Amino acid sequence: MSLLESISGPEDLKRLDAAQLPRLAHELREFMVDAVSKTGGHLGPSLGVVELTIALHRVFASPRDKILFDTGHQAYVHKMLTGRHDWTLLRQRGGLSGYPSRAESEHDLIENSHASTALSYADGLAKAYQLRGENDRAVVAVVGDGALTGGMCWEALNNIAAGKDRPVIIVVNDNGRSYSPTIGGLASHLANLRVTPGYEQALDLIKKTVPRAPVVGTVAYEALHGIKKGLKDVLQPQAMFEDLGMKYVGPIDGHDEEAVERALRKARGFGGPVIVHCITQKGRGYAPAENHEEDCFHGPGAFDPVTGEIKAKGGGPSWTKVFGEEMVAIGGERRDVVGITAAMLYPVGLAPFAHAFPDRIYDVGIAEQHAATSAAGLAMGGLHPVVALYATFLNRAFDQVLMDVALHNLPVTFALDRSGVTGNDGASHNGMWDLSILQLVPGLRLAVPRDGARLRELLRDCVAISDGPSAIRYPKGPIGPDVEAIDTAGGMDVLARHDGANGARVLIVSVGPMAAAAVAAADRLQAQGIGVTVVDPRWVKPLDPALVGLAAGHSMVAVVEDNGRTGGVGDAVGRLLRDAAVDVPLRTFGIPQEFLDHASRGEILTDIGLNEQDLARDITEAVAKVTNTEVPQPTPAD
Ligand SMILES: Cc1ncc(C[n+]2csc(CCOP(=O)(O)OP(=O)(O)O)c2C)c(N)n1
Ligand SMILES: CC(=O)[C@@H](O)[C@H](O)COP(=O)(O)O
Ligand SMILES: [Mg+2]
Repeated sequence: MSLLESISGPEDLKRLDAAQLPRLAHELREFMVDAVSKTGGHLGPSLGVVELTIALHRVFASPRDKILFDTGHQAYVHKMLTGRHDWTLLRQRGGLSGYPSRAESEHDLIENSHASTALSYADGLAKAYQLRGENDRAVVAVVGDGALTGGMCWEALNNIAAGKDRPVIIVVNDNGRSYSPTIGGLASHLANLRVTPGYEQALDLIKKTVPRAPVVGTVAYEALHGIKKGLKDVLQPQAMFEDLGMKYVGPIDGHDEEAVERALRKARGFGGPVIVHCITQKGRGYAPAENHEEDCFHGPGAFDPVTGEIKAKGGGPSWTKVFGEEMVAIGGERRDVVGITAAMLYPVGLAPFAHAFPDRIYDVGIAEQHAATSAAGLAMGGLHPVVALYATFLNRAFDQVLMDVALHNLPVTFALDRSGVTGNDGASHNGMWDLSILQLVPGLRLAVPRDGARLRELLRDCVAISDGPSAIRYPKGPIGPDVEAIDTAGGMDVLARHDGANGARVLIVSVGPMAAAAVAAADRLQAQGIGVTVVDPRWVKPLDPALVGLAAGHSMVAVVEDNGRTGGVGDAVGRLLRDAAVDVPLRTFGIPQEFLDHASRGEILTDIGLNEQDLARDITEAVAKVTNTEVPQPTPAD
């Protein structure tokens, strides 16, 4: 039996001799590479915290002590050391979540994979234990250098530092990167100096000698790693933390398990707030990850474990790729267009733009709120920023979109990737709220392209808007074939029109990429003798007034959207028709307003009835109900 197989929880780990730990670390890495090579997942981040996580579970007594992981993508080792051994269905239906999961283990707490939250949880937990008189319980938060660029971390630090007698141990997992490679003079000097003794002197060296790097994102990398530099500046014992009553231990070699254990025991002994600064390497111990320039195997799909070759995802160009291409084209025509990313230059597709226009790209770190309001500043300065985010991360910048951008009618475009059901990344990664929250923003125009051609067209329309904000949203993964219109209605595209044998006629308002399923459902409805028109509004805010007349000519309206049903396009269409006193029954086919368990996008769309067969069946039932007519149900073969 391997050491790893002998560990069903932290108590087993504590019984191992220190001499056995290097072997355990090797087994953990071997297991992860093998397992993740089959399923894909966050291999790089987890390889970087093997020794750190072993030390954590040997020093602290989880679950009585709480060990929190910021973002949670680096928690695979934690999961393996707390009894989870079946990784065959990682991030898939019925398998382990890719993040901590309270349903899986009493050792897991934070399920939200949005970064920069762990320190706030830690502050709250520590206050709770203090109030309950449970002062023997330690609260440990593992936070990455990238997550530390998020504003919430500094709000939390301000509060944690005030709790001089609350044992909050902040373990900074500093591997010098988010996704993006740390290029530029400052970053490369930091990378070299991190492992050089005489850290303080080294830091002085940085301040005096590091030239400003003339490469992409100089300001970006200072911003991206300004917190790290700031962290290093203030982490000197005599600096801010000491004055605030916080201790600082480090920098520690995060791959020297014994050194990390010693530092953690020392930190625990302080009995108050303390930072343990660990220097680690993302992808450590697996050469293809260590040497992967773009992101050190941050979250690869399946790959060949021997060669590290990542298996190509089939299905043609992704939405992200088409967005990136069009941004380069637009950038060549419009010098006022600039790009903003929140530490996700490659994942959001702005890398080609950055390489084509290195002085017009800003990487602000994991700081979506700052990204939105900085964009407002850029727009006030005469530019047209395109802020590229994952749709789910826009949630935390809602006030900035509303009060810093829209209130001032500023020409900022938000490009929201991974919108709708993303699936395998679990509940907090589905982009299912943006169409609802953006409905609330006065003056913001909201476009939802159905295919690549419309993505290009509507992105251009967005950056052409100069008197207010715009947003465009599209899903994860490959783009299907273009869905051409057969007619127009006002500014909307008519995608299908079938007369029916009986009087009932359904208007399907198909939002964005739901077009293919909507058109296929219409064909099924036609086969049952139900008249149907499919229309793609292209802009879901403001809606085209022509929709009123179109709806008035139908027995029922079905809105199909890859967004939560509450407050989305369906509700907006209903409001439009009510305001026009058009009394046509309306049904919204969308995502239930729930947190969805991890599974593939296809599985979830089927679960929630957004595939063509279920849409046809459910629309048929709705038509029968509203028209009191017998309508034959589609046979399963249909
Ligand atoms: C609010 C938010 N924005 C963006 C992301 C996407 N994201 C996931 S991990 C990551 C990088 C995290 O870097 P770091 O905290 O240093 O952890 P590491 O991956 O280096 O271990 C990013 C940007 C996120 N999860 N949450
Ligand atoms: C943890 C995190 O937020 C990201 O790494 C996310 O898992 C990336 O998702 P994609 O694979 O869709 O880029
Ligand atoms: Mg990092």
